[in-house]
Amino acid sequence: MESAKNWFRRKSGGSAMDETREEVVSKQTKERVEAAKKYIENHYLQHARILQERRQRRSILEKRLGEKHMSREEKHRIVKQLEKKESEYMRLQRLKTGVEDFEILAQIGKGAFGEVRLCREKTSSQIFAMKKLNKSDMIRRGQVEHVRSERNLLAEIESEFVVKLHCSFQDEEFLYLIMEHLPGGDMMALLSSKGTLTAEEARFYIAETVLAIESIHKHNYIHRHFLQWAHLII
Ligand SMILES: Nc1ncnc2c1ncn2[C@@H]1O[C@H](COP(=O)(O)OP(=O)(O)OP(=O)(O)O)[C@@H](O)[C@H]1O
Repeated sequence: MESAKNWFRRKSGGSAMDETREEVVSKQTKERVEAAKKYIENHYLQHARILQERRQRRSILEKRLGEKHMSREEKHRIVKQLEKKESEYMRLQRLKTGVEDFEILAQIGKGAFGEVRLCREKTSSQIFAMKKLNKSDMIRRGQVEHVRSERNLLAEIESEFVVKLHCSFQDEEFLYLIMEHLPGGDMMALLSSKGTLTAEEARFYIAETVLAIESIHKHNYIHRHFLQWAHLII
């Protein structure tokens, strides 16, 4: 039986050009194989990292619960609650949501790594804020870990003082965080519209900020801007 290589050579007139073509084909194939290998490796590394982070979160929670005076049932209930949230998070990851599942309505803000947009989820018609972060920018500025922590924290935390994360996904260029939309604007907008806050208003916003920071500390995270303020105060 004629080999595929001979058949190809016969059909294409068989010449020195074939060798070059074969070389090109095999170079392309090698590159594809490399890319596929990298993809699979990354996939498993990421999976292992997610599992490790999940185990860490559980052991931190168990350690913290061990220090608390609570009934065994109450501790069990809290651990189960974490497990439920973790599974829900994995489920959202598996659903493979993409940017095409959202209709962009307007730009509402700009942060250090990208824009925040108002959007509507096409299936549910729910309104969210979409934070779109440029991945190569993050890598260049060494902020990958910061952004990963932000994403993990938002997914983990349940506090009325911290914005809720609906889901997150990425494409070749960007990382997307789909968050609950907070229509009240930020402190900057408040200060520029009001000029000066009354003592009572200032007390209110500072108290909310302290509660938000307290809730992230409970999850063993520290806010980098808070770290800067602390440096300024000290
Ligand atoms: N969930 C949200 N709902 C409504 N507006 C939001 C929401 N998240 C962000 N914004 C708006 O977008 C702006 C930019 O937000 P973003 O989180 O990107 O930047 P940041 O708060 O300056 O932090 P960073 O230093 O991480 O860039 C905010 O100041 C706010 O006005």
